[in-house]
Amino acid sequence: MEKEIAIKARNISKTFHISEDSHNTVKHRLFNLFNPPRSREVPALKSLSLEIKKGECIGLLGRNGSGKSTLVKLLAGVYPTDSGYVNIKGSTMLMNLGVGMSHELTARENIYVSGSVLGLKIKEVDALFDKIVSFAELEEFIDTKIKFFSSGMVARLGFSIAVNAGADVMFLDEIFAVGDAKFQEKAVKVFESSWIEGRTVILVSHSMETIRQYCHRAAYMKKGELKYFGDTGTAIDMYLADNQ
Ligand SMILES: Nc1ncnc2c1ncn2[C@@H]1O[C@H](COP(=O)(O)OP(=O)(O)OP(=O)(O)O)[C@@H](O)[C@H]1O
Repeated sequence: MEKEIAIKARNISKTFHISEDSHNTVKHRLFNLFNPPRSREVPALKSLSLEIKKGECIGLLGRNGSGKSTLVKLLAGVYPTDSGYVNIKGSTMLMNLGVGMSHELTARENIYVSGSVLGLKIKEVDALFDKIVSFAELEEFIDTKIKFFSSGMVARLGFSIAVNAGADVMFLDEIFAVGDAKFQEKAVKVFESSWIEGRTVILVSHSMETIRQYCHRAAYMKKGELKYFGDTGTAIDMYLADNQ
């Protein structure tokens, strides 16, 4: 039987408009009254279509600035698309360096907020709470605002919420790039556990080893375009050739 489609994107694109001058002082503004700030367009994602099946683990490869994070944010609904549409079956969660977490809230509060965003009831979060805290190894900091956390601690908290309260479709953006060796080992082990079964995972990583080991298929991006989507080894070879 054909597997159910978890993510379907058709002709999605995204262009950012960035202002090049910073007329942010009164003097600057006065001197440049008739000279509006110049803006530049960055076509971060050019018309892209893809389909991902339920239960697939997909690697997303490409050099810095090739559009990987933009694609993930469009698929996860963080940004609206300029064109096209995205269809997702099930609940989603984007996990990267603290996105979706409020830095003014404590770790405890963030666990409850993230849990409710994932559709969990307070009682369900109560039941998972200790597991989330101990997996993240943040027992001592649970009532500390996360603005005082290191980037590795924020990543540990986010990953622990993702693993323990996780959604059907998980976007994991560079989660292995932070955290110490012990955390990275723990994070990788999750991919070998039953956690992964039935979940759809999109993994953005510069670690070819991780992509090769855990991804069923991989997408290779270059300058905002999806150049290849298919066999993991082929996508890795294309990425490595691009880095020559
Ligand atoms: N919020 C934003 N505002 C303006 N430009 C942006 C924004 N986000 C991304 N860009 C631009 O879009 C392009 C693609 O960026 P993106 O972060 O998607 O690349 P990436 O492949 O994830 O890179 P990396 O490997 O460095 O994380 C880049 O040129 C970047 O400067």
